[in-house]
Amino acid sequence: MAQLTLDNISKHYGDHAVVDEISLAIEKGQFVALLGPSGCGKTTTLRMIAGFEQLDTGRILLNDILLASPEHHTEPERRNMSMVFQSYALWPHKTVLDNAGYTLSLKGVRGQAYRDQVFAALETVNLGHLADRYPQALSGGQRQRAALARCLVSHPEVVLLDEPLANLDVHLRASMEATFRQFHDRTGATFIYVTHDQAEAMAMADRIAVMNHGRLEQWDTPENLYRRPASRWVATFIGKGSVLDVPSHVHGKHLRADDIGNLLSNAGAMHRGAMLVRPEDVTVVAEGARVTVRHRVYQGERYQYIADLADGQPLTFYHSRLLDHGQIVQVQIAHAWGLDL
Ligand SMILES: Nc1ncnc2c1ncn2[C@@H]1O[C@H](COP(=O)(O)OP(=O)(O)OP(=O)(O)O)[C@@H](O)[C@H]1O
Repeated sequence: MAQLTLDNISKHYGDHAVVDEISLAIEKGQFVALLGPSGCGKTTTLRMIAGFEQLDTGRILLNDILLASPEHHTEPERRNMSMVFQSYALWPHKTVLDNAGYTLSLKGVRGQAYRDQVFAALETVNLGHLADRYPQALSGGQRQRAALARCLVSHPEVVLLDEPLANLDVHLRASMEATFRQFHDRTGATFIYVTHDQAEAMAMADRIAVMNHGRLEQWDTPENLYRRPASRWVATFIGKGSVLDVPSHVHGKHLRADDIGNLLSNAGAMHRGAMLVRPEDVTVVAEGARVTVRHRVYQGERYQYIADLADGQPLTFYHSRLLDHGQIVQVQIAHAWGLDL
């Protein structure tokens, strides 16, 4: 049963729907990512869940209790949710301990009980040894962990995270992804994580809501988004892949390797459908469809190539050997996913 329900929620600024009839049923303890390009309405959706924005249509329910509708608005502090911001939002004049304990102190918790609860939260994010430091004397990752500890002390049912890793460098981001997962496992709270970084979403989330122009494109597992995208837009947004237009006589959801010679030579003749081909599903073979290498990127463990099919459509694939620009090779496709236009 859904713990958190977004039922047809919308938000308009002027005539523009920045969140357009989004519905999601989120289960207790799920790690959910809201993923999409800049400006697609992710943050606005999160802020509506948190209670910082009013709804124009729809309802938000937590455990079947109405939190928000156009006529009703439960205040953010009464929603049993906690938000972690990209900017950390730490008080510069308070120590790590008092930053993390801020919500407890507001509730009147003092003395040993205060220290015990805050230290428990700091230990969860491995920050107990830095309890007396001030935020200026912390690295970006440590600041983000302090912000997580502050979130943890209030034992929220739902943790809302708005691009929390956006200010960190690549290496730190990877280690913080692990921290978030551990933090999620330990708390058992429901996480809703806003990001425009699909690798981050894929690495952490159980389920991803892919948004585009305020609308929900697909609500699915990372694996399904990658292997079975619901639309051409999702197919091109998620991962690297080639969306090839296919002639009308070749349809069906699963196109097999045997079809590909025919498919490629006729591709583009009639644009009645399309198929997604992932680069790892393309192999260079002795006999297959002829393609012309156009672009090469060295990736260390392999090369990534873009080659032109007979009809000029680009096909991305990986190969361990060096191929030259303009070289003709033959390829086979092991798997492709049919897309409805
Ligand atoms: N207060 C506001 N008034 C008018 N337009 C707004 C307001 N807040 C957000 N918008 C617009 O709503 C759209 C969605 O914004 P939102 O911040 O939700 O997107 P996002 O997907 O989180 O983007 P980003 O990844 O860049 O943060 C944007 O076009 C933005 O300019």
